[in-house]
Amino acid sequence: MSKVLVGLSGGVDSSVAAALLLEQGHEVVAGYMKNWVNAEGIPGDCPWEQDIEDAHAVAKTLGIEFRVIDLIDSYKDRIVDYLVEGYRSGITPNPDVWCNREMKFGVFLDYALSQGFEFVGTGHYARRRTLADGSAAILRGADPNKDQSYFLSLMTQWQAAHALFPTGEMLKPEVRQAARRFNLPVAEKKDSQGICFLGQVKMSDFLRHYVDDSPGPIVDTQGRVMGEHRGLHLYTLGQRKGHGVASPRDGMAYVVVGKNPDRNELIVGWDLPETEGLYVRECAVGTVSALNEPFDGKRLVDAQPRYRAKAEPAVLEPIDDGKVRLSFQKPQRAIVPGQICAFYDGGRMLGGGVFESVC
Ligand SMILES: Nc1ncnc2c1ncn2[C@@H]1O[C@H](COP(=O)(O)OP(=O)(O)OP(=O)(O)O)[C@@H](O)[C@H]1O
Repeated sequence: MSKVLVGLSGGVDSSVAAALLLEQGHEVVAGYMKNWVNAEGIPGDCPWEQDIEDAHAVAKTLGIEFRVIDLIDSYKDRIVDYLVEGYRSGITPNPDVWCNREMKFGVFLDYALSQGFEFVGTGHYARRRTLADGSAAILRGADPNKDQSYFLSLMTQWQAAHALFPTGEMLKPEVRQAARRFNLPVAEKKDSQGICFLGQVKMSDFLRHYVDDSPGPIVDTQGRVMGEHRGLHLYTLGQRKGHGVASPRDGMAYVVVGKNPDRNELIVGWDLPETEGLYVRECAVGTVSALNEPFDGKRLVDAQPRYRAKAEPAVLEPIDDGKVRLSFQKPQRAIVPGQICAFYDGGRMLGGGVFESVC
């Protein structure tokens, strides 16, 4: 039996996580992280007040203490600034992965430990195991459709050792059933979407609030002007919709294949393997994080370049400055600097890093 602070978001997954931990005999307190207030006039329906109410109601049903922990300043420093700076500098940051490392298992875990808790529990769909040497391993969640281990790929060993993911052992329909069994008031609540902690605020609205529009031409790979964009930061490599360049016929779509910051040009081309810049086999990954054994030699890994992408075999090789080179067996579409690549050995997560450049 341990003292666990559960990150209770007001959603069904973390509510069931709290109920399961309680059922397992742990001493459980619920903590809602207040990370974002829609006080800055960004359009969108930010449901945090409703979420706090729901989280409170769940804690009441379970008969556990409920705390609202104000982390707005840290959120601004660690996530909002990272996002805005990233987009300004031309990369595509991943706030969800960063949130886990910096917020949920960063400041929130620090808070928990300072208050005498031993673990932070969340409703992530991932499984934690203790290896023979006593270290913590993270496995993909039992539900292949919901697996969220990708979002945990920059976590350190120390963070993982203090994490519990009880719902990761279950399929989503089983989590819903459990919510009904525990009579949780959020049993039928719809799953949340949107940027981590930003509620229903769309990334494009968020960005427009912080980064000025900077219109320029959209050109094709031959330099012909095809339209106008609103600012290079609003588009990402491989993007098929939302650039406004119509596809001439079925099966032939224009996608973003590059950016030329010097001329403020957005480049579109055909969504085909031979289109230059769209598919790559080799890339450099920085900010590398190893959960268990360090990446100190050449090895084969399963590398997952996006949340919804399949992990693909790749040779990982350390290069200078703690970075690694990844050589995929098959060329990969739209590898974007700033995005996260998670490394696995089958179902076990080895760690991850941030795409820096294609080679
Ligand atoms: N504002 C918050 N306060 C406390 N914990 C949070 C908060 N937002 C998310 N979490 C924790 O992080 C986990 C994963 O977050 P994510 O946004 O992916 O939620 P989710 O999968 O929709 O889960 P849920 O149904 O619990 O909202 C949640 O299950 C919860 O434990």
